[in-house]
Amino acid sequence: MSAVVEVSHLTKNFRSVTAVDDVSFTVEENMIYGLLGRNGAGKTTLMQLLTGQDFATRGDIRVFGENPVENAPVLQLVSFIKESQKYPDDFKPKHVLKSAPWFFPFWDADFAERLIDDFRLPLNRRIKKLSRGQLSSIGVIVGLASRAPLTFFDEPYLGLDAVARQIFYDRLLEDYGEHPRTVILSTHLIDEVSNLLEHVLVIDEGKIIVDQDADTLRGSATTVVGTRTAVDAFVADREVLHRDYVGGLASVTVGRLGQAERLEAADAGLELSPVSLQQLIVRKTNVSQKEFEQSA
Ligand SMILES: Nc1ncnc2c1ncn2[C@@H]1O[C@H](COP(=O)(O)OP(=O)(O)OP(=O)(O)O)[C@@H](O)[C@H]1O
Repeated sequence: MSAVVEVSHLTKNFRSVTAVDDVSFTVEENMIYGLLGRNGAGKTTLMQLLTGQDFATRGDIRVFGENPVENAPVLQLVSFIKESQKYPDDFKPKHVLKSAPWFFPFWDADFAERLIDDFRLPLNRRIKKLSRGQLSSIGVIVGLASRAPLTFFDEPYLGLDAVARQIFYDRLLEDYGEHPRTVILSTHLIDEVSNLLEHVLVIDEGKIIVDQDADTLRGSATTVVGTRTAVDAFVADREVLHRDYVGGLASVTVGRLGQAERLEAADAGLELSPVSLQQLIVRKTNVSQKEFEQSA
């Protein structure tokens, strides 16, 4: 595997705010990455830096081995789809789709046509008259049909309904199977994309706090449920990610359990349940589920 993105000690300050704080990581080619984190964690800033749309305060970025800033040969290999994309006032979707091949050398017009049907995008309506979901679908179509070797989706589907989001996930997976490329997806709908992700980066207050293969991460925590006394005894010497107590019952999330520990839990009358990627990330970024869902 070779690295598509290499980031070393990257920092971005906006006056007194440190949006990205001494971050180092690599992104391997032909994998789907999730870039996850709470509001204001630094996801968009990081993507802007990686796509050469902003300057770093400190540190080094290599995209396909080169600095991306004002680097046309590198940037034509990159597609950055963001929720807040602006278009000229009189633009219609057909104008966006017509101009896309100028920017993306791997553009597939037939695939774009199929996606337009899938998303029922009206091509001849002014963009400023489109619904929020229709507006998002333009970005999703461009992001998919551009087939850029490195594609960033930053919360691409604000306003897209559940059917349209599922179409996005399905088409992304199908097309990725036939045309492997590197995708970095930022979203708050973690459970929805959980099966799509092969690697997870979690950013919190500008720092990368998780950089892990998604399967390893999924198996890295377990919730132990039972009577308070039995659960407390079982978790006594373990690192606890979260505790919930209701009356005499307890539900406690701990790290990975081996086979012997699972048997020990069963003998103690405890139930074990897997922790979803979303719950795990909530635990790691240390907020309540409710707060997280409200921020999504
Ligand atoms: N141009 C700017 N000037 C000042 N502060 C900024 C600027 N852009 C971002 N920030 C701050 O940097 C931090 C990171 O913002 P960023 O948009 O990268 O977060 P995010 O993870 O994408 O959040 P969200 O999930 O809400 O979109 C925030 O505290 C934000 O207020």
